[in-house]
Amino acid sequence: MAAAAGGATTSTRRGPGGGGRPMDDENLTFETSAGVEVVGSFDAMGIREDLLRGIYGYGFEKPSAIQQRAVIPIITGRDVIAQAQSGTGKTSMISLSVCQVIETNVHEVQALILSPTRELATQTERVMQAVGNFMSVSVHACVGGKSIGEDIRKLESGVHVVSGTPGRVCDMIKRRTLRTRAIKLLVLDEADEMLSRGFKDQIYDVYRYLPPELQVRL
Ligand SMILES: Nc1ncnc2c1ncn2[C@@H]1O[C@H](COP(=O)(O)OP(=O)(O)OP(=O)(O)O)[C@@H](O)[C@H]1O
Repeated sequence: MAAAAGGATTSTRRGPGGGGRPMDDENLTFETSAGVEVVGSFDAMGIREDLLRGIYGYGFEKPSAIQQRAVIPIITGRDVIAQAQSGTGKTSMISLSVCQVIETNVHEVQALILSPTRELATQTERVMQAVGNFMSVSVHACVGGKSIGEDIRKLESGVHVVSGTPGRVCDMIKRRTLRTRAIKLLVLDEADEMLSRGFKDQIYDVYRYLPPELQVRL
């Protein structure tokens, strides 16, 4: 794994809890690595047009503080650690950054997001489908407790992004149903929570199957 290059650290309070209202996080304290730019609008981030339409259509007008700092490093291919409290826009940040790096004409899994819970993995799938609505991004939540047959069918039909829990994702990779050769971005959402839930070995197992030139986002 390459060294983390861009980090954003903050202590925050919760956001408004709904898309459409600007997030009230202007007064937060941030620590960022040298060279991390703060970009105050989605327009200035170099985001593709069809994704921008999706972001504005979802009701976001302005990036939240963590989004202002972490989106550019992620979409420009740096390894990133971004840390902020719940409700500050991390899930949305992951969703829109992942959409930006996907080439929709390539019908292979290009980004893998691992989350500690089924709910979080499914929530990320939903946000990504919403912001990626105009760019035809195909996302699949690959989580325990759901039909394996349905996972196989969906993955074989060709998806761009998998948002899943480590156990089921690992299972799908070992069955060779989830093909990893085109994956360029790995996101470990709530990485600390995944480690404390004992997913370390499964995450490492997944990681071993990924291409060596992979970008990592925690
Ligand atoms: N730029 C934005 N403008 C307006 N609302 C936003 C923006 N980014 C996120 N939100 C909204 O703020 C709420 C919290 O965002 P999100 O779920 O991405 O944060 P989070 O840090 O992952 O929180 P949690 O840990 O609770 O899931 C959501 O309702 C989301 O739609």
